[in-house]
Amino acid sequence: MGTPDPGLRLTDVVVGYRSPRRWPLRGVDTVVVADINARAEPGTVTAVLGPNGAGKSTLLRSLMGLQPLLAGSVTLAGDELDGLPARERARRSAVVLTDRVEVGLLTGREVAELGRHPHHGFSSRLSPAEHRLVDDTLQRLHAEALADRRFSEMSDGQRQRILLARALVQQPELLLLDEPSAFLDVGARVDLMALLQAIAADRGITVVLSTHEVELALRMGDALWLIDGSRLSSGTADELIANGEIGRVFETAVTHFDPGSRTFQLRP
Ligand SMILES: Nc1ncnc2c1ncn2[C@@H]1O[C@H](COP(=O)(O)OP(=O)(O)OP(=O)(O)O)[C@@H](O)[C@H]1O
Repeated sequence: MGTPDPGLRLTDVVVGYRSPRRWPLRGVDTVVVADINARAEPGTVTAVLGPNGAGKSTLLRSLMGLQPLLAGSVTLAGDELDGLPARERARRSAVVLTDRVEVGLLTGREVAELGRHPHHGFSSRLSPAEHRLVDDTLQRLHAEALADRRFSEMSDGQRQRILLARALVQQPELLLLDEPSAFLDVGARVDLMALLQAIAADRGITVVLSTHEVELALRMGDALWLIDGSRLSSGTADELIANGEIGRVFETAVTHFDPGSRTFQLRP
């Protein structure tokens, strides 16, 4: 029997930026996305889509605990994320950000091994089983060749792969990725999405990622969260295409969305 409320559930969530509250000023919070009611299921990949400035990163950062929710509740397998002790939250959810990560002279394998630290602190040594997990994960991500190379000497795309390995080595229930394909070439973007789907399904992980790759997300995402005009609508690709939302949000004066081929094309 599974948990009563598996996966990630957002109820009446508002995300944005708190204004400084310094007497005598009473600032007004900046709401970026309001009234979010959505869920992401274990074993699936949910892609967060929206035009520039819609609020994808703001939402992801709020789910990561890097900034407070302005309102509402987010639960993971029924447990309020904000109520979890920091250590438990760090163990159960992993994040992959595009920001630069400074890890000194560590090798790819050593960076991946950092994923075990939320489980037993920085001082302990990894068990043989954990070493095997690190090796298996690097292999699964086709990153064995990067294992002994210095992280600081890798390309952006190679670092991204190692940071994903670190997140998976953590064996999280929830994996949050902000634009994971930002540094990847077109083939690697498709590979990454397929790999994330396979790993999510194998391990029952709830994966939520933000992306500008609308066509790829429509083809491969299990579910979509579409942000526009401070509202979030969720559904499958079929649903959001059929109700016209994809075209409404992303069409421009020169491009239109063709529902048949699920691609954006130049207007005649
Ligand atoms: N620190 C901040 N304080 C106030 N507003 C902010 C702050 N950071 C971002 N914003 C605003 O929040 C809104 C959403 O930004 P966000 O970066 O979440 O969008 P995004 O969908 O990730 O955009 P992009 O696709 O361009 O990366 C924007 O209007 C942005 O100007």
